[in-house]
Amino acid sequence: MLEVISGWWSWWWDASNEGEKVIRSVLTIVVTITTVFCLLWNIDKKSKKAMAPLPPGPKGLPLIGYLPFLGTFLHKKFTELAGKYGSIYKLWLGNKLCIVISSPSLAKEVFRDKDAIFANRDPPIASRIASYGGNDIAWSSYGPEWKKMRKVFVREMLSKGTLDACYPMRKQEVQNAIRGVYEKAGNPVDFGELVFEIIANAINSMLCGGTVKGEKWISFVSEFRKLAEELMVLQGKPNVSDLFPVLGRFDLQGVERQTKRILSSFDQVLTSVIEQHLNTGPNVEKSERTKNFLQILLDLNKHGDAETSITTNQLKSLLLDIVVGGTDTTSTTLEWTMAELMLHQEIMEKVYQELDEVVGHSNVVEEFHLPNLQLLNAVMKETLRLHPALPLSVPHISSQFCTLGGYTIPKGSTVFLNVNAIHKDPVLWDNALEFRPERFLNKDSGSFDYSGNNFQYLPFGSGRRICPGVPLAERMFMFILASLLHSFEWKLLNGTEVELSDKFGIVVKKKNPLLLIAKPRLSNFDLY
Ligand code: HEM
Repeated sequence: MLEVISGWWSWWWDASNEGEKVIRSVLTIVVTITTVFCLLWNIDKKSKKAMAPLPPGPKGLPLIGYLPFLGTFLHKKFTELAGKYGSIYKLWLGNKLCIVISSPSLAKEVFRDKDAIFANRDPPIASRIASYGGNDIAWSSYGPEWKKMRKVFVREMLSKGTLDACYPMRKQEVQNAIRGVYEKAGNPVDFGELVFEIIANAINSMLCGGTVKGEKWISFVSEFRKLAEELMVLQGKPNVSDLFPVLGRFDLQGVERQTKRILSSFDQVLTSVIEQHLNTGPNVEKSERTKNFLQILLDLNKHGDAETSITTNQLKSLLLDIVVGGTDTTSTTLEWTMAELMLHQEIMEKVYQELDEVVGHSNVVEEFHLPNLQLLNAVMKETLRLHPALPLSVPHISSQFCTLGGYTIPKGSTVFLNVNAIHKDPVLWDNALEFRPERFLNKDSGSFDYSGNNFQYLPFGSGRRICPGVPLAERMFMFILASLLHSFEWKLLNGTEVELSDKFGIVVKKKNPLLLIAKPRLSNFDLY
């Protein structure tokens, strides 16, 4: 065949002199290159035609995109835009392409069908610094180190055995708080502050297991709380350096500087707690020592095998994940719940009735009562539906080019799950904006658990990155609320009323404090 083709073209190379040969060679090269170029251009045009488009979305300004139009309530703006552009849309924030999804079917596509593609994170600068360079669970890239730490977290620290063993510490903190409220009965209580304090104390107690005591312990707790709160604010703040990485080195808003300062204070506290623990550790019974998270992590740091050993930075950032990830989320949810119960006294009455039946007036609440408090459980679920602590979850990143809902999603896009919109969609929920815990009590409500399999209800996310703190969050929430309600009758401070406005941050909190008066309701004062 080649012989036949070269035979046809033999006349072309049959030039009479050298000059003609050169001209014919140059012509051959030019014609070949042009032909190849035209062919490739045609193929590219055709493949572009075949490629799905990017999702629709609002137009922004050159360079900065939609940034100036976002306002301060990101979750509300995102829900409003979903009304206009549908359940999947895009917007540019600086040079970041953001995709917002707001339907159960798209959530399923992201978190089940294409879970591995969307399991990555792109931490903002503040979070990268605060997690010792992405060394924790929440901000590390999807890969072997993340898998290892998650395994340690779920199997070692938050296993049923460890959580059962830590129960006396949680109980002690709740009892201390109840005694404090009892002693100041009649004085106004800032409910949000009260529950934040209980959770911070309980978490810190579970972390160090009481090896740090006295004055040192008190200053440690208050220092930790202050730093954790500051860190939350910095992580929620839009940072120009994140949206325009070329400007990163100027740190125009000082976020990097401030986060480094906080991390260094945190690090001093953590280092001193670890040293204190190592010094007192040998005097504490081994059975006692294995009950706290820090001891579990120190054991893995020193003696872990290839599958479980962790570095000192990973140890510290895991501790921060529990403190920062667990405190604000759970206490904020408790405050919203109490606000809704104060507004719905008929439901509050039923909750009291349930507590009296299950716990009785001559006992204190114990964790073994919790599975029988079904109405209270439904109240918690309804609060997480109407006031999800993370209404936009934690953003995921696409680690490769793919399609979603028929649209093209380029590699590196930031994907927001609009939990807020899904939880309030009137097509999915009857009387979607009303607080009706009974919706979680009917026969189908079993499917509304936190496993992330019901894509209509995702307060803890779904897929590989689903919140690993659920078992602790659920226990603390139920135990604290049941204990505070069982011990006291709560009334609004005279002259105040309940309102439900919120303020946006990485965790969406109640804007105004909920000020209440507690009146003891148990006749046996020894129970306080
Ligand atoms: C009411 C309480 C809580 C809520 C509503 C909540 C919600 C969430 C959500 C929505 C995510 C993101 C899931 C995703 O990316 O798809 C998350 C992640 C996470 N949460 Fe929670 N959380 C709560 C309590 C806790 C507690 C108590 C802890 C620790 C003990 C915790 C530790 C974490 C960690 C480490 C991650 C990152 C997981 C990963 O990236 O693999 N959370 N949480």
